[in-house]
Amino acid sequence: MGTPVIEIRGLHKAYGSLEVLKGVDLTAPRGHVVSLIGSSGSGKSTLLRCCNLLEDSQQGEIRFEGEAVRWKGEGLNRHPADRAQVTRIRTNLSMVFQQFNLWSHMTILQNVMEAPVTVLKRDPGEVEAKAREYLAKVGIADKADAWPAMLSGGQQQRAAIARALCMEPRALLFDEPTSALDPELEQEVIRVIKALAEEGRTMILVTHDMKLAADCSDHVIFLHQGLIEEEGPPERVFGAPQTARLRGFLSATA
Ligand SMILES: Nc1ncnc2c1ncn2[C@@H]1O[C@H](COP(=O)(O)OP(=O)(O)OP(=O)(O)O)[C@@H](O)[C@H]1O
Repeated sequence: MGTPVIEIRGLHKAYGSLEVLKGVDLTAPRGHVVSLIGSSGSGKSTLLRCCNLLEDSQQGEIRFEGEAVRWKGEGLNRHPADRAQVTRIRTNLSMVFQQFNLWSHMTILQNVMEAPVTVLKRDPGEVEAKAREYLAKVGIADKADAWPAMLSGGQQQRAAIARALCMEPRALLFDEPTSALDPELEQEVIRVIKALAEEGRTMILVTHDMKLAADCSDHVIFLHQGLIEEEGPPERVFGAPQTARLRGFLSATA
């Protein structure tokens, strides 16, 4: 299986006195899709944001491709010690947000090219060729010169996925990528995510869509109040849930 892209052990995270993660493990092996499910407030988005160090955590270890994040300080004062390491990790774990977060003053092509050119300092000509490839892959090659406001929500989210892909990251992190979309637009984004899963991309997916989690995950983690209540392959988590809490959650979301 090789070294996992992301490995987390015993992660604790609090916002002030509110403990949101209470000792969580997560392993994302290369080429696998890990989905995080659970009720609102269970800590799914927080765990995802801890993976790429968008959030600090107070205890526990995070490894990116085997390399442990180095920390300074303790408890609520614990922060990553090495900015260069944070940048390296963050640029290798591209995030797709619920609200797309496209730059409204840039065309779709400029949005997709921005970070590879300015952050990674890649050659603009090469980046443009890649950006057009990724826009074609998500089915919106014809929108390269459009402004974000001219696109539907589903098209904007596909542009955001093209932007994440153009960083050529080691893994993609999705934070409820379909939650802001109408049901018919949701499907076009789901198709893209499934195609990426079939290509063998490493992904971590926070989702309320149990069908999406069931269809494209290798591993599903059910979080409850900051702890892993149950985890396993999707066939077992969805087909034969072991705990009453997971059974209750699944019947409430069905
Ligand atoms: N920046 C913040 N400051 C304070 N509390 C926060 C912050 N972000 C999240 N929380 C709290 O942490 C808890 C977990 O939030 P989180 O967004 O991780 O849950 P979630 O499982 O992703 O929920 P949802 O499905 O509603 O997005 C919640 O109680 C939330 O109110």
